[in-house]
Amino acid sequence: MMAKLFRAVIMGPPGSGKGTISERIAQSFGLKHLSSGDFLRENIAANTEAGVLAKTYIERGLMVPDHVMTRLLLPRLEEMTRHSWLMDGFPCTLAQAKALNSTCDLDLVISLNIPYETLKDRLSDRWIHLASGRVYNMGFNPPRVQGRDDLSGEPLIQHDNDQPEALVSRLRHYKDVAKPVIDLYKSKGILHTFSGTETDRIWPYINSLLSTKIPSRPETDTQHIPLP
Ligand SMILES: Nc1ncnc2c1ncn2[C@@H]1O[C@H](COP(=O)(O)OP(=O)(O)OP(=O)(O)O)[C@@H](O)[C@H]1O
Ligand SMILES: O=c1ccn([C@@H]2O[C@H](COP(=O)(O)OP(=O)(O)O)[C@@H](O)[C@H]2O)c(=O)[nH]1
Repeated sequence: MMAKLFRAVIMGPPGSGKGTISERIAQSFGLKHLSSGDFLRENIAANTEAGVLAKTYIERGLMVPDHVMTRLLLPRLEEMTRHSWLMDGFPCTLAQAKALNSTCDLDLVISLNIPYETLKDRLSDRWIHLASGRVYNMGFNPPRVQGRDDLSGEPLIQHDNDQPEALVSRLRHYKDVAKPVIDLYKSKGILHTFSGTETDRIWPYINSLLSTKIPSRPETDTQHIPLP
């Protein structure tokens, strides 16, 4: 049982390893890994009003508008009064950050700073199991059977916007929208930035930072949150 609830956010450009690192943090420290992309996929699958609306943007490779994101996510976060969590993919914009601010006090923000060439290589090799959001990379963490999801055996897909042609504009967009969010968290004194080309090298630094803030999770207490 954790003494104090812990609330953290992880930020970074597409392909920076947010999902990969979030999973490690969730396993090691027992935080719930919340992902904006997973929330959206759940809502799309359940045909909720927000899900139907969000789908029209995602299908066109666009960001979902702030008011849809906040309407979807904030009530879910408000429900999590008894859990420590790590949020991946939200907030993305200053409006989202301000809305989150009015709901809860964050303890920590992790920002990943990864070179462009690394992002390009990773994303052009990223394969996704659409239904669950599970992510693979043919070099870094390949599926057991090529082209198939480890758990369901279903086919993996690649996103068009993970290809190098789309990446430059995605990164430019990320930089524009993330800068004021990063500045806000810097001014609050909760921002920690990690730079590097490999998650395996960055991970020890994140691990030791979090170890000073939250107790490590005992093996026996490990709780696997079922994937949708
Ligand atoms: N905070 C957010 N604000 C607006 N739209 C969002 C947000 N989070 C996710 N989305 C939308 O949902 C889609 C899927 O999000 P998800 O994080 O799973 O994947 P992604 O686009 O591959 O991001 P990344 O490449 O950073 O992992 C995004 O492309 C975007 O349209
Ligand atoms: O050190 C690393 C970390 C991640 N990845 C891969 O890079 C891609 C992007 O990682 P992730 O989806 O975690 O990043 P996000 O877009 O969530 O920031 C995925 O295919 C990962 O398997 C990699 O090859 N090396």
